[in-house]
Amino acid sequence: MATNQAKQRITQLTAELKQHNYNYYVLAQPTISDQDFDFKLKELAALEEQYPDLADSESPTQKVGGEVTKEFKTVRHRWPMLSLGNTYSEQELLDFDQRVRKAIGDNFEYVVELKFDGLSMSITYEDGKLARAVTRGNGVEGDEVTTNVRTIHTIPKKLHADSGYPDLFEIRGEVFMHRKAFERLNDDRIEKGEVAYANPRNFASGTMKLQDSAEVARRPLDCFLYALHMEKSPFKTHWESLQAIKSWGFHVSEDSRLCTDIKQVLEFINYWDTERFNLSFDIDGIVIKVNNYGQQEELGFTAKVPRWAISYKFKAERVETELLSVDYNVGRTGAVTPVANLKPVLLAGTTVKRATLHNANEIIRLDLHEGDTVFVEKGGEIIPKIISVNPDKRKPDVVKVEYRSTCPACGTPLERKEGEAAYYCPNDEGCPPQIVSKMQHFVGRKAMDIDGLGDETIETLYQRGLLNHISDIYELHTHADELKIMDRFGEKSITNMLAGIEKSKEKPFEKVLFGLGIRYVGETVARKLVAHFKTLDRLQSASLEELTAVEEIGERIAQSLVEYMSGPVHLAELQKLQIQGLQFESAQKEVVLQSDKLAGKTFIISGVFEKYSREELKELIEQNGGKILSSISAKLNYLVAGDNMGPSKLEKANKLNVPIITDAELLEML
Ligand SMILES: NC(=O)c1ccc[n+]([C@@H]2O[C@H](COP(=O)([O-])OP(=O)(O)OC[C@H]3O[C@@H](n4cnc5c(N)ncnc54)[C@H](O)[C@@H]3O)[C@@H](O)[C@H]2O)c1
Ligand SMILES: [Zn+2]
Repeated sequence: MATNQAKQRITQLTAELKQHNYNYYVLAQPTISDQDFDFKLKELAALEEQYPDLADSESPTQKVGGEVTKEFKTVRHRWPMLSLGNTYSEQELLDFDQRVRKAIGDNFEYVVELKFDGLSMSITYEDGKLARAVTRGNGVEGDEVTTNVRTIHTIPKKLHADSGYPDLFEIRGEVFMHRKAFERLNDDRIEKGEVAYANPRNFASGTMKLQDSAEVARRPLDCFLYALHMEKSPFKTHWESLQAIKSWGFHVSEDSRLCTDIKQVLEFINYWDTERFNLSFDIDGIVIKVNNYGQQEELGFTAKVPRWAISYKFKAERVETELLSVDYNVGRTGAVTPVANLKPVLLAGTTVKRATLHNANEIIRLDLHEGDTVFVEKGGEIIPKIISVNPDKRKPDVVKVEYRSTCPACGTPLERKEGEAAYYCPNDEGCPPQIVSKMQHFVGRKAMDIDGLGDETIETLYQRGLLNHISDIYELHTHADELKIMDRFGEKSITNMLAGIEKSKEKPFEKVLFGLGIRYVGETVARKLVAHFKTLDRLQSASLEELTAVEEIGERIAQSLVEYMSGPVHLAELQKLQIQGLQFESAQKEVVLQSDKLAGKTFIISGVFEKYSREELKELIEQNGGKILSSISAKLNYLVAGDNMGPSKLEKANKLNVPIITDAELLEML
């Protein structure tokens, strides 16, 4: 490669990698796979080695990739938080072993550990109490996220007095989210129309950056601890430290091992290469560390990584196969999702026949043509994904895949809202898959949870013409005779189903509201709306402004509600459901004005309180004539602050000189 060509490539790779670091560390929304990132970084490192004059000290090869943010307090690390060198090949691991042997001789051990795929955290304990938690940031300085870390149950706030911990130490580990929790919470996000995270790591990382610790607490995170730092450590080896921190009450993985040579290390790697799929969380590799602290010191560090450790990363499995066709699924909200049908191919232990294409933009990004040969990957994501097209295998004169313009189920022309990637079928009252999945959603576990009425039964009853609307479910008892002569129903299952339907009439208003399947109204939003408006009547007559004044209700949700509530079909349906006896009023009591002691005063409640829920405090304020605002402004009279309040809120309140009071002080005002 000519020098000017090399220079161009170095500049290009540097810019690209910097952007990817930003997407990954700051936004928690990477756009390329880790493997692609690592290969680009290796290419850059090789070029810099070949052309040392062109190497820049600010290059991504020389620095830890993260950044500190403006939202949190910046804290300098007492010991730098470095990255790890990585490799995808056994040969490079053997090379690493040789380098170590050259430096410290043959007498040493390795500790091998799982490489947890989350974000690293440094936590300081003073006198047995959690004093401070800081992210890795740029390696030298990080963000202080103590209040967020305090919400993680497996991280002790206070250590057992007799466990023998030192007065001052720093402990490091990886914060992550279990796969199950990820799937559940991510589904909620998709339902609410929020941006979904691609994998648990991104979700955990995005969560740690939130200002609202109460929201962090709602997202279950976990943490494995894997390193101890202190002045004058009483321990001689990393292994001893691991046993000690375990005995102090920290969550330490049981899967670490002590190895006497690289052969044992390779055995450990081979074992986890397949066994990792049976863990409840994601790992992206194995970390290999020289055990003895004295030997670690001898080996030392580069600016970016320790020389006494390396990570072996598992390859994301990638295969090539043929695109057979593109199908379109119509979801409950009418969103039309393209799905690729593939020539069946074996990938990460399962046969893959389909891959998600997300939306129309993705088809354009891939420049997909009929009969293309595509690369499919199953990385951290659960559903396989088409990474790219193999351009060398494109057949001549093939036709571009065009996103369809009409609904595959009912033929209605599709619509796209401004600023949204998805196309929708607007025919929500007449489009079969929308009708069926709306009813399936309504009877589902998280909504009305109706016993004896499952997805398949709904589908069958829809086809028989017995169910078209949610309200038809409550008329099924008038069709008992017809049901009896259908071959798939026994007497007993009909009785069960009808009893389950009857019983569901007791379900609270928020479940009914969520069950209606109004776009962007997920479980939490439904709960918030019911707590605020109490009755359907009030919710129906609420204006856009009144809706957006409610905590967590944005423009988009409000707009969707107003639209829903103005549809004549929806109104008729709601009326029917009311007559049928479903709950459309909050079980909690109405705001009855008890005094006007807080008349004309405005409040915001933030954080968590020991004795009251935020809802209770809110009610109390409203009962005494006060008003709740949605955001801090100069107009605000009081900020009622509990524990774990977001630091940015606090800062804003201080800046605007808003008085900050406790719940006790609020009660005194009454
Ligand atoms: N896809 C993208 O756009 C993109 C962008 C930037 C970085 N990345 C990925 O991130 C990697 C770089 O991130 P990095 O600097 O955090 O390095 P890394 O994740 O490869 O390795 C270092 C980190 O491993 C973690 N770790 C997990 N288990 C550990 C254990 N048992 N012992 C010690 N550490 C453990 C620690 O957080 C440590 O900071 C890249 O190699 C790439 O794969 C991807
Ligand atoms: Zn349709």
